[in-house]
Amino acid sequence: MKKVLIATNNKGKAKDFEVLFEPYGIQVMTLNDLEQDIDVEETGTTFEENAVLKAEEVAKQLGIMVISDDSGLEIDALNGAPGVYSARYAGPAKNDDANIDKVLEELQEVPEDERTARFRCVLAIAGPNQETKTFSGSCEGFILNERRGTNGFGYDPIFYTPSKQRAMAELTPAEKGEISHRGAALAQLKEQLPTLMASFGEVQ
Ligand SMILES: O=c1[nH]c(=O)c2ncn([C@@H]3O[C@H](COP(=O)(O)OP(=O)(O)OP(=O)(O)O)[C@@H](O)[C@H]3O)c2[nH]1
Ligand SMILES: [Mg+2]
Repeated sequence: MKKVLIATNNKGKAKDFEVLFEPYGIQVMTLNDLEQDIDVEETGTTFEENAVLKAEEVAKQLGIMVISDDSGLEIDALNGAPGVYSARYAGPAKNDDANIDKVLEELQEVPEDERTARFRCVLAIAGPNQETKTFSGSCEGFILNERRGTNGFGYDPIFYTPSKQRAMAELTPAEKGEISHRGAALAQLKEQLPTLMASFGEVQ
């Protein structure tokens, strides 16, 4: 089976990618499957910068082609926060539950029609002797007053998707893939998959 290495330590993202790559017969590996610990510092101020940083550093360390994902939630009433700091919004521990509590508290007084938000995702592909490419996708919705559903990860329980009329965490993984920022970014990249796959090689 063909394999692709996603340069992420986030198990929730890994699961999203497994579902998204399955129709192509591609098995997803992540940094969690490797023996060495790799954690790239995200010093960029945009999703694109961080995605490129992660992909290029991991590709360099392993000498293979990889895909990275930098993503996050932009809430209009918070002027785009948490944005690139979504994973660390409530502190460096990257606790999804604490991040949700912080957002709910900050939006306590904000009425329903002002709770608009979107997820953004930038995927970067980098490899040896190869120009790095990026692909982006977004998903519009709004922030609920309380958690709904147990699927997904991150802010999924408080992100309502008008197109499915449910919270993201109430969707099956396949339904999430149909409308998600990650699915949209991957759809851009998809056209190039056959050529890209030829150069991915085998991940050990
Ligand atoms: O409810 C959500 N559904 C999603 O589909 C989603 N995608 C991103 N996010 C949030 O944005 C952070 C990414 O930050 P991020 O790109 O730096 O990733 P990360 O630090 O978690 O892992 P890594 O890939 O860098 O190793 C994540 O932790 C989440 O808080 C999501 N929340
Ligand atoms: Mg990160």
